[in-house]
Amino acid sequence: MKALMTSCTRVFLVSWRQSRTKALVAVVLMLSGAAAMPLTALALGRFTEAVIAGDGRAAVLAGVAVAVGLAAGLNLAHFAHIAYFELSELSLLELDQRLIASATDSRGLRAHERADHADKLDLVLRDLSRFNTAVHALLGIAGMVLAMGITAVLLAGLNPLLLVLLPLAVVPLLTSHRAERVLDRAKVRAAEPTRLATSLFKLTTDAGTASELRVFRMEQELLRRHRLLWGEAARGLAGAHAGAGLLRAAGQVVFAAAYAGGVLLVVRDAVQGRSTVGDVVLSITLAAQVNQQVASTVSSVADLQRLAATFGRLDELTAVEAAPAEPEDQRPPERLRHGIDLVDVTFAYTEDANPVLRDVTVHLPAGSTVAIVGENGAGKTTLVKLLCGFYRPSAGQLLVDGVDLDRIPASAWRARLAAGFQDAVRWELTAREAVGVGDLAALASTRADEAVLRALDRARADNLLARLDDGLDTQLGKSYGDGVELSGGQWQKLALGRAFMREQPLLLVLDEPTSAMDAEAEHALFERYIEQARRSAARSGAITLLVSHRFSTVRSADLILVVAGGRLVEAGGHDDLMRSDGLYAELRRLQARAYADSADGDRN
Ligand SMILES: Nc1ncnc2c1ncn2[C@@H]1O[C@H](COP(=O)(O)OP(=O)(O)OP(=O)(O)O)[C@@H](O)[C@H]1O
Repeated sequence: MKALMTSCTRVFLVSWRQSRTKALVAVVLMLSGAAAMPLTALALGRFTEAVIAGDGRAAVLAGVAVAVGLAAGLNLAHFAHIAYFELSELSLLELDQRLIASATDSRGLRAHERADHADKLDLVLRDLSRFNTAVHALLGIAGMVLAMGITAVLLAGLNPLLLVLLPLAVVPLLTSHRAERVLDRAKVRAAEPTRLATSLFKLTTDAGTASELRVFRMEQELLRRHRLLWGEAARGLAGAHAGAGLLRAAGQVVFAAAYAGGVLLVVRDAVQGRSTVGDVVLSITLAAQVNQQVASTVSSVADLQRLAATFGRLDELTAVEAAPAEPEDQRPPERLRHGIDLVDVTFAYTEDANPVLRDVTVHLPAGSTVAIVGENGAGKTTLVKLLCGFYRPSAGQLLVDGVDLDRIPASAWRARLAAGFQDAVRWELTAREAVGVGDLAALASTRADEAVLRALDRARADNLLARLDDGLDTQLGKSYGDGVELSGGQWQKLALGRAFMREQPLLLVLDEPTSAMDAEAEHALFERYIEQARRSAARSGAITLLVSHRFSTVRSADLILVVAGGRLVEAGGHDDLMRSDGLYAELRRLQARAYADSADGDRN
């Protein structure tokens, strides 16, 4: 009951916020339509009596009342629909936006990677789409309560015993509530197989997977898995629907029996001369209406109860993250003077998982270019994510000019970052926007083109434009009829341009943004970035962080961090590391041989 009340209040408040006038109009129309039905029954009873008594005037008046009542009862709900349709759509937009805001505002990425979070999101997205039925359900319930009130007064006038019908109407409501809980539990159990089946469906129909799917002949296997998962989800849901249907039917049967008893009671009164034929007509019409009112209230209550569970999940998804242990009372510095320190940093993706980074302690000096190298899975990207503030260390500290990163609001820190990631997004926008979103203020300015061209130049990606017929105006992406599809390397060049849009970041992260290029091209590009970073570092103290699993491409960096198995095993300049002849020197030699390119022919 509490859940139902909460759901009703929230649906009403969300709608009220969208438009008070429309909400009022919808309420008044719905209530008038609902009240018209029992009043029509009353008029019908009077009409019958007037006809039997031969009172023409009274019969005409009652007949008109019946006609008006029927017209109101049947049509006002349709007019109400016009008012609340827009309210429903606007309310849905508000809820969608709340979800989007919480997804994009969250301090880190941790929630995005949890399976239970994904399941909840899947359920909320499916159920929220039914929000428009909820507004209808709420107005319907309000109308039914009013109609039942009027019905109760009329029934009590006929025979007080008939009032028993009203509490008995609660039985189907209770069984419906129970049925909804059975269904909700089944939906939670089915959420994971449903999500996995949906993701398999996407895999089999997505253009990005089409080539591998065919080469590896995975179609049948994926179809088999999709069938199994969908079957598992469907079996659980079918059982729950059957159980819920039986529960609802049981409630309705109890009420139907009471309804039949009520009608017999009034017929007996009429036979014994204690009531009129008009009363019999009234009671039969009212009882039929109560039956119909109960049936539609049951389905409205079910809709709102379902929504109560959805609201609960929505709240969990959008819950404000736990307040950080430290107050977020610091701003990022205007320019870095000292640099960034990692002090005994240990990190695990989940509480029960093994740490993927252990006891990392290192000083990244202001104005330096730092390279992180290590083999696949060593922990390089994880280190970058910590530096971007996407995760908090499980232990240890990250200090920006001596200030704990936890004390700097995430949004303020991110505003001073620039980044190009390995799995860069293929923004299907115009070329200008795909680069310009790296600095929205610059993109919105009158000098957007200049800023975009400068960024592409700094990223050494300006040659890309020569291949685009409409230059910066070229629409990118195959989702558009006239969109130009780019190669993997070309998308990466755009992403590099995006990373260079912000002119004064404190930290520029380039996490394998050149993986689609060969080692030689990556080396040339990194050399230029390092040279460029050195020139501008004096101004902002910015740190440029280059990540690569190719040891041959980073030799000019001021500081090279060698990560292996989640530990920082070596740190220093190229010459020092080669001299100490440790892991860096060994892997560099191995890779140089494997790539057979040796960027500088240096095999030591
Ligand atoms: N979101 C995640 N949840 C759980 N474990 C993760 C997650 N991301 C990475 N890992 C694990 O953390 C370890 C380090 O991964 P990371 O991506 O940092 O390596 P990397 O050095 O950047 O590798 P690569 O060169 O292949 O990009 C790996 O064992 C990986 O399986």
